[in-house]
Amino acid sequence: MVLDAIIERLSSPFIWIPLLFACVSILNSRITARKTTPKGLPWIGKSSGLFAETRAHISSFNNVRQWLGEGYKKYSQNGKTYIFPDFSGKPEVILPASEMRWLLDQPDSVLSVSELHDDILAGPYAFTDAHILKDPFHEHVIHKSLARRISPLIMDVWDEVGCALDDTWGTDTENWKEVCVFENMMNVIARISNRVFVGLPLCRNETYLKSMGAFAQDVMTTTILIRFVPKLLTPLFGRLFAIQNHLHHRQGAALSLPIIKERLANIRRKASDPGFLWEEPNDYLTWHIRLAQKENKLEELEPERISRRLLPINFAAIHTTVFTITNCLFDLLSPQAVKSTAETPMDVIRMEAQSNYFLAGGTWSKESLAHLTHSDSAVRESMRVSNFLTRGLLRKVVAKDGVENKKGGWRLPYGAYVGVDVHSIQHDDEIYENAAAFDAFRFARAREEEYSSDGSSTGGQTEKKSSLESKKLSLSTTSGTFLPFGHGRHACPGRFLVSHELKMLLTYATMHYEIEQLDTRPPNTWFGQHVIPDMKATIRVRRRKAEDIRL
Ligand code: HEM
Repeated sequence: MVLDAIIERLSSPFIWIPLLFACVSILNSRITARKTTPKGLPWIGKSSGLFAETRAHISSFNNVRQWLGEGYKKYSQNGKTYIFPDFSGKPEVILPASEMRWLLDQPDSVLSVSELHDDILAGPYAFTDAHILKDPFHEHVIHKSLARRISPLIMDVWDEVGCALDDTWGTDTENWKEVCVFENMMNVIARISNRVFVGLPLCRNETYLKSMGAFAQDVMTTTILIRFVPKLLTPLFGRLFAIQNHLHHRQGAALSLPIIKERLANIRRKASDPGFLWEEPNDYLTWHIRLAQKENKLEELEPERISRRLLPINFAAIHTTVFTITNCLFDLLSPQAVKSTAETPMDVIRMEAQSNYFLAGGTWSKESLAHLTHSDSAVRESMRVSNFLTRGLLRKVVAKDGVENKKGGWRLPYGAYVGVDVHSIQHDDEIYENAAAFDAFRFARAREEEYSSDGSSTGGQTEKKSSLESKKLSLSTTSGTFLPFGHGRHACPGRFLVSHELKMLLTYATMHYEIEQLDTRPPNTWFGQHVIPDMKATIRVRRRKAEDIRL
């Protein structure tokens, strides 16, 4: 009787289709993962018995924090490589810090970051055109242009920071306003980033900004869903899952395409008619067109293609920066922050901002922003201690025969994922004193000590050297012990914008607003391999009176 009932249930297509799908998915992920898992390396979190690897992958979701700690102590600190399971069924090979140089020295034809992005971000589907991530020309544009062209944009970024905060935090000097930090920063950062990508007025268009934010969300959803689909069925399901992505792209492109077409026409006209009175805007669109022309990349001059390139740069820029500033505000306003001065960290940032801003005549430049060593340190320290990515420098092995590490005595097969444990390195007490604590001015103090101990003695050459040493601890400088932007030739090229925009954001906020200290820091949540700040937590702000802004 019971058997009959079970058979009857299973014969319903609503039961057997999903069941079959789930079985094929698990089998598929096991077969493909096994091919790319190196043999002979130890695992963390894997017990013995039936389906040990599969069980490790599934339970990794809730155990990332604990297993990273164990793996770091047992293997990384002893110079050993090990395998970390992942919920997707695709394990990652975690190298010790001593092998980081080996990883960074491998050419892109052996360890590839773009192939990894194409894989984990469902490149063939999620970005609306398979070409976008396969050939990341937008990354090439950002690498080539952003650091060089950012200085003349500093006052535009300052203008956008000010307008975005005035619009959303308000200008009422009497009453406090409660602001949900994550939601607010999603709007503010999208505006600032797009001031640099597409300029005014599009960077303030709510429909355009919403389409970019929604698209980024779609990419995350598509990426998660596609991991559970057997390879054979991905062309079908990939397209289905990405329907929303296409809709959001169309919504954004309806607004960006006229601007792109006009820009192309103006650039071409200026080239043939030097007397044409038109000043070329300094933004991503111009950098893209100019580089495509220079390198004769005709397909990159198609307006439709350019509109699609705006998708991955918004994706790369917005959530990353929003998580960073959300964490930074929570860290700075937290009573748990290490107190190294009589004032609160926010007071120190405000005083530094005011003196440098007014000393420079009410303006910012690359040079005057470089003097904001305390806000620079606060953002860097928050990125160190409140990192949202736990693993970094992730690469995919793309050499057909795999890659060998002679020193370690192991070989990674084609398709394996390899990286380092950023979280544990940045929380290691042997590298950072009292590493678990947020000490806002840790790097500012270190820079001051460096400068006074070297620079004061002899001057001249030594002073030059100590200034360079000091820059090594600045927000945009990556190292083997500071990895939130990656490291090496693929280190995030957007960090030069991030460094300016977040310092100006803290500066504008503290100069123009009182911001209430928090009773307790809103806790971050470990979600698989990510550490997410509280997306609902609020702060209270009140506009300062005009006479308080300039003391
Ligand atoms: C706080 C904000 C940001 C964080 C934490 C961040 C972090 C990262 C990380 C970890 C990587 C990978 C590096 C590696 O694998 O070695 C990366 C790559 C990249 N980021 Fe960012 N990023 C941020 C903001 C931005 C912004 C604003 C832009 C654009 C203006 C941007 C553009 C890129 C690009 C194009 C790459 C690919 C570089 C390559 O593969 O050569 N990022 N970022």
